[in-house]
Amino acid sequence: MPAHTLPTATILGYPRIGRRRELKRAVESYWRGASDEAELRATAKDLRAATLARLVELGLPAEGGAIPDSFSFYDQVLDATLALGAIPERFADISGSDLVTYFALARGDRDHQPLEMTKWFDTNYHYSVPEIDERTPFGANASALVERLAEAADQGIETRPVLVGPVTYLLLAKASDEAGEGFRPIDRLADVVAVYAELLRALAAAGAQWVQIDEPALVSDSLSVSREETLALVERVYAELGAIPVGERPAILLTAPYGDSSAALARLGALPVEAVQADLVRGSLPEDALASGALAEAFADTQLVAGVVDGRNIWRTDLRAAFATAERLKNAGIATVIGTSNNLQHVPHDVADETKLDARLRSWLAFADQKVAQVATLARGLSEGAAAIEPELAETERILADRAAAPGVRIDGIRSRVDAVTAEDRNRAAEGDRRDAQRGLGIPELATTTIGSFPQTAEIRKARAAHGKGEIDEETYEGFLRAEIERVIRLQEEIGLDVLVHGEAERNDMVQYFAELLDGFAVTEHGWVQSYGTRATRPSILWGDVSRPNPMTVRWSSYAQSLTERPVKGMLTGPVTILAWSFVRDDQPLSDTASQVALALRDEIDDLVDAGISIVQVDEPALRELLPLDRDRQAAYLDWSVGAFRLATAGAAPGVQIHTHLCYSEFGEIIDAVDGLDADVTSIEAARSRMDVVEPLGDHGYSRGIGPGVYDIHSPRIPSVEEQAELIRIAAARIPGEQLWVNPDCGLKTRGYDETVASLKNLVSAAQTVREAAVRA
Ligand code: MET
Ligand SMILES: [Zn+2]
Repeated sequence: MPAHTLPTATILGYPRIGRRRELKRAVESYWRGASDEAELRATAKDLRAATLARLVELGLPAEGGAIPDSFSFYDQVLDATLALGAIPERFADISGSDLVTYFALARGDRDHQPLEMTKWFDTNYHYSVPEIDERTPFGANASALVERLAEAADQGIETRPVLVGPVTYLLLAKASDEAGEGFRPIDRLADVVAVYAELLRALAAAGAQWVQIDEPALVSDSLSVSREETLALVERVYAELGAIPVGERPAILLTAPYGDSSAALARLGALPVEAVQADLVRGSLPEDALASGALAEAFADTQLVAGVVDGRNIWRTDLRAAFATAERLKNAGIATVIGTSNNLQHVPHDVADETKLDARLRSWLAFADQKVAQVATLARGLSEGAAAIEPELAETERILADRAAAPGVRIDGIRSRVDAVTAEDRNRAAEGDRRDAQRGLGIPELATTTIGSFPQTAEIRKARAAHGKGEIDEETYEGFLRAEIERVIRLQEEIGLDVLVHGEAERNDMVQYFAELLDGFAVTEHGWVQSYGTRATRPSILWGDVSRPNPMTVRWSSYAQSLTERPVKGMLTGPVTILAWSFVRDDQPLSDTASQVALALRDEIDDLVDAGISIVQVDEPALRELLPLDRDRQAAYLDWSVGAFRLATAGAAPGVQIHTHLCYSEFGEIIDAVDGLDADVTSIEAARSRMDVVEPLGDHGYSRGIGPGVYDIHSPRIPSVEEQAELIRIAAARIPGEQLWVNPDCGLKTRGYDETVASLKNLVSAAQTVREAAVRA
């Protein structure tokens, strides 16, 4: 039995934004200057106290480090940057409290661009990317962690501070602009590990018994070093940190969430740390090492936190299956702790808040609070024996059976339609034939267009909210939207764009809009999940077989088309993105669910075309995001995701031009998949990277239409004609003019009208300038 033992129930982290997004409101009020730092800190403190009390109430032991302190004002990677003192030199002139520096890094200010943000592993959460170079200063700053430890102790709770681990931290960092040629942040590992050692000593001195260090880099094949190298780095680092005697440092729980660590697990268990967590939802048990006894040997002095409760979805855990996994470990002689697969920051707070949800559906769900209770139940079973929790196991079984048999979960007609899908259904006519058939659209070289949404003004939001609450009737709302569409169409004509859009004023969100109109989805009231900083989204729940009772967008698109001679694009969100930004049923492969969504969209395209629309854009910004971290699973993913997009779009006749739009990530590494979508035109985010994507596309010999964004819509800045023309020229150097489209990076919904109109006018002039130069040449 290990000398330092974690209680048998734990979680890796808990949502920190507050049940009613209290932290968001407090932080934003501080940013506005409506409250001061002391007020913000007081609100945050109350929120933490309520969270800790709640976790104890839900069954986590108050003593022994079972409860993680996963609080963050903004982002856990940014917290690590502060704890390591790794403030980039370009922020060195900022004065004020730690919190002033912290938010300056997060959001920038008048004189500083913020740290870049990017997606955290394969989640929809964004972290602030550390900027490291040869001269980045490092020095331990444990004050925030120590303060919270003491605060919890006052409440009678022994918390476990949580840190992003050194290997993951550096592998997720980028080299700063000042870094020398060939410098890699991971080159600074030795310096950083020395600071972690100091942090650990400070935490022990402050009374921390346990610390949690997260190393999700262990499960990813998408980093700059191979997984084997990551493991070797982790071994080196934890040999060093582990060599500090416990007492001078807290006992260490090393975690590997978000994926499969089974191949590395025995080696992790052999490290001189006191506990290791494995994600047993995304990952699996190392069967061979378990059978041979090698796993038990590696874990002889180490506890294994079995991440059997899913921290990524909102479904009630199959307790019997989870318990069986944990029991196998225990029966193999391994000191087993029940845990979650990852930090619960990716799920909403509490199902009990969803009073408007159908009661039967609600009984199938588990948000963070329910998951914590499940962990506690399983842990009780582990210590007292299965019989002690048999009532809970039996109840779960009954509820899962109810879910499986409930109306709407499996609908024969939908299933037989999916079963009948053939390879043919995913193929459009040959490219050349499509090109010929689309000539009638009259699209010029370097055609100009936008990505779909126009600014969502306060007026639009107000009308939508009033309509939602029933304060204005259907007819009034419809009239409002029609007026808005007409305004946007006239504006685009005046600006001189070639292919128009209706502006998406009717959409609250590009996924939720469709979720509300499709059968098989439910929408929550308080199911907020942090997306980054103070931003949260409310993913819909895809619980049943998906079908489309009525057309979803035809009314708006056909009205827009009726107003103009120029082509108007129909606008749909693609099947992969709909799945990526929802909580999706876990009782069948994603590929099956994707086919159902794809067929619903296919019918929508049919209806759009019947109503006179000849260009349809199907957005897939999340295509890259769902790419599995595990290389072995990537091909299968790309196969079904590309297949779903093709199923959605391939019903269109050759004369219908299909567009898609990709943004938010680097698509260079999945260029074959982008090609595989077989869209006639693909718009892609590119302005900020100065057209980086053009090179892989050029090398690939991409033959269809492509619109690398020339206007960065992430800031209110108005890009000049010359600036946009220059980006068009960069693209034109690699891609023939007849393939090239000119468009912004993404939708304009977050922008204001003044800057949008000015920027789009410049965009049209830029395209014109480059066209004229080509004619003269
Ligand atoms: C995140 S991609 C957004 C695409 C959508 N059509 C829009 O313009 O807003
Ligand atoms: Zn976009």
